[in-house]
Amino acid sequence: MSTLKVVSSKLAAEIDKELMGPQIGFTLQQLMELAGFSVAQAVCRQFPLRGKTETEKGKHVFVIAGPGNNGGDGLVCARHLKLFGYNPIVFYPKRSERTEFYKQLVHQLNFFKVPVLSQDEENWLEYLKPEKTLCIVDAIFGFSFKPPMREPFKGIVDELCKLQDRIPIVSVDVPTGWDVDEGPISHPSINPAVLVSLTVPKPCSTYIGEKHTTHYVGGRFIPRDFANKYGFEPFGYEYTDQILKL
Ligand SMILES: NC(=O)C1=CN([C@@H]2O[C@H](COP(=O)(O)OP(=O)(O)OC[C@H]3O[C@@H](n4cnc5c(N)ncnc54)[C@H](OP(=O)(O)O)[C@@H]3O)[C@@H](O)[C@H]2O)[C@@H](O)CC1
Ligand SMILES: [K+]
Repeated sequence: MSTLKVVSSKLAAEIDKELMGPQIGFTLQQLMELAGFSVAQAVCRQFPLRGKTETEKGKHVFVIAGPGNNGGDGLVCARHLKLFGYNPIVFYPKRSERTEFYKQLVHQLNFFKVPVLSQDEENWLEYLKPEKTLCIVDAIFGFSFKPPMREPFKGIVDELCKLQDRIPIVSVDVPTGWDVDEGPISHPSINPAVLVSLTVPKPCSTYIGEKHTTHYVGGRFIPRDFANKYGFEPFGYEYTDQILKL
């Protein structure tokens, strides 16, 4: 059995469908919670607070949430980061009206006193001063991005491209603007310092620069036989870890 390192977006969609189908019965909320939690753990692993100065500890983690489930991962991630002692701020320019669930995720962020900026707060760039920002979490688009990018996200990604040499970007599942299979085909596109692939890496992850981008897999919710059925070995997560560095 060849151990696939990546699965195509088509196969990823089939995996999702079966995971959330009647036999297995995961809900999207459950998968999103585990996914967002694993991204928060990757931020902690990459940008640990332990032993850091108060100034370092006071820096923001700036989470940009898109309108879909990739954005949902970002909202969940921000909540866990707050509990881990980080200082998250969420920029959620286009709120998904799809389901009540997204509104509940925002209520939870309010409950944890995590600021949630919306689009009309033009000063979102104010929060992106390199000396005040630990990293940016790119939860804008995941595997359903279809170019060309529409506003307000085109403008946002243009700004991120200008900033990314001074503030590290942690991309959730797929670097925003990349094609899930072909990688960075539309320009400009971001070049993240960290990529957290969810469930299993997608083909676009083969286009990251190994020296520049630290690659984790997260979203720990499949057993060995299910992984083998889709042609890949389950990832050797350590003990209770929710991420594995690849
Ligand atoms: N399934 C799983 O196992 C798990 C999946 N999870 C996560 O789900 C992610 C996939 O979520 P997803 O399918 O909601 O798509 P996503 O990438 O968030 O974007 C869709 C939104 O973007 C918009 N949009 C698209 N193109 C655009 C453009 N050019 N310009 C502007 N807007 C554009 C599009 O708008 P529309 O085109 O529909 O109007 C829609 O609103 C996946 O990557 C992973 O992170 C985890 O939660 C848990 C485990
Ligand atoms: K993303």
